[in-house]
Amino acid sequence: MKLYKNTTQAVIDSLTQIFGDKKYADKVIEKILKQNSKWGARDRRFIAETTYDIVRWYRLLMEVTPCGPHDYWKLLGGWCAMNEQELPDWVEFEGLNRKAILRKWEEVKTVRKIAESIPDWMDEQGEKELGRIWHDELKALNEEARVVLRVNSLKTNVKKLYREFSEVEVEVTLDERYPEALILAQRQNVFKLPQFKEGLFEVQDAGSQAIAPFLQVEPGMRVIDACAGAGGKTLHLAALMQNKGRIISMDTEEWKLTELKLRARRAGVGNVETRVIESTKTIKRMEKMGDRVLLDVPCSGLGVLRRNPDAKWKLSTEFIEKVIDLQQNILHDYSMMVKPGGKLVYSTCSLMPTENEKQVAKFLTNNPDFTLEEEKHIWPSEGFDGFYMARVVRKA
Ligand SMILES: C[S@@+](CC[C@H](N)C(=O)[O-])C[C@H]1O[C@@H](n2cnc3c(N)ncnc32)[C@H](O)[C@@H]1O
Repeated sequence: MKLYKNTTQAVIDSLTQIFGDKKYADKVIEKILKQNSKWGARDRRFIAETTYDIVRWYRLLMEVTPCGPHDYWKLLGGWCAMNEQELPDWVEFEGLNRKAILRKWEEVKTVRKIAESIPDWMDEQGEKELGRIWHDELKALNEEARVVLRVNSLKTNVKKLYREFSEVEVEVTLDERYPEALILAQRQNVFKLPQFKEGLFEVQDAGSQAIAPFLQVEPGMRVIDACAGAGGKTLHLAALMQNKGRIISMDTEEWKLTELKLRARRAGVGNVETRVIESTKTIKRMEKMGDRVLLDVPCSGLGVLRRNPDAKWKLSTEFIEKVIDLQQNILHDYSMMVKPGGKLVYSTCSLMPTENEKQVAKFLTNNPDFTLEEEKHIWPSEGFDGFYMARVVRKA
């Protein structure tokens, strides 16, 4: 594929904002693509995919090119060399030598943290916590993320939406493990589709779609989604409950709940009430009120690096230690909202036992009125984002 100056410049501008200004990659790309409505689908794909790829392979590219952390043109040149992409005769690429880059790449292929392009500490932690399986999971985390939709069963069904998409040449595939998922064959801006505006689907990774069913909700129940954020799982729970019963969606961030309400309206969800958590009182008022409680807690996000590759360069061990404390506090304090005989699901998008099964084991030791019913991992090597979920039951 030929490089064009304007789209290449857009990649450079995106990298400058992601690494220079430390902005989130998804937000940066979304904004840059919005700024130029004349770009066609191919240009947009080039900008988004190239930027994500350079973010993903940042350490490796710096090593093989070689160049400094803010030498974005060189990073792009290195990326071209490694992807058999022709290098135009531009002054920005002067001094780059394809053969030398490929030679260096061969040299570093045996050093996993460089070849798989992750910080030293992350490789050490992955090895320590996951042992043998870390190698394959890490490789899977470096693949490109697919765009997955969850069909909104309150408004349509998989068959109908599949048929509608095929009529407008939106190619999607199915996966029998995830009955409500449609997987896009090619990345595209699905938010522009009329079917999105009508609330017929949400963008939600397939792994994430396993969590709401794991809570075993039924129509008519009172369900508390205590770390609801912008409501990805709340909307799924509402669909599973056929809009019957009540969902109380809580979060410490009011703006996320505002977004949740907008999404709920679009999705035709009518059984959700939001509550901002201002203090422990908000939780205490709900003591023993939930038939079901979902704790989709903040985490390192190590299971979703495929989707958020910039997190590799922003995460730190200090942050993870803090988040582990927060997870245990949430689990301990918020479990009081489960009524006797009710169930609670603790979930993360991390792969690490310290954030997952070890947290649940500690909780069970300190809270003997709960017992473990089921635990489940979704690994990135299975093809989608990585998740962990555990369901515990409160004694009746
Ligand atoms: C993994 S995200 C939730 C994603 C959401 N469930 C979804 O499906 O889209 C974790 C959420 O926990 C919230 N959070 C952070 N600290 C919290 C606390 N102490 N109590 C409740 N929620 C908290 C964050 O604001 C964030 O929205």
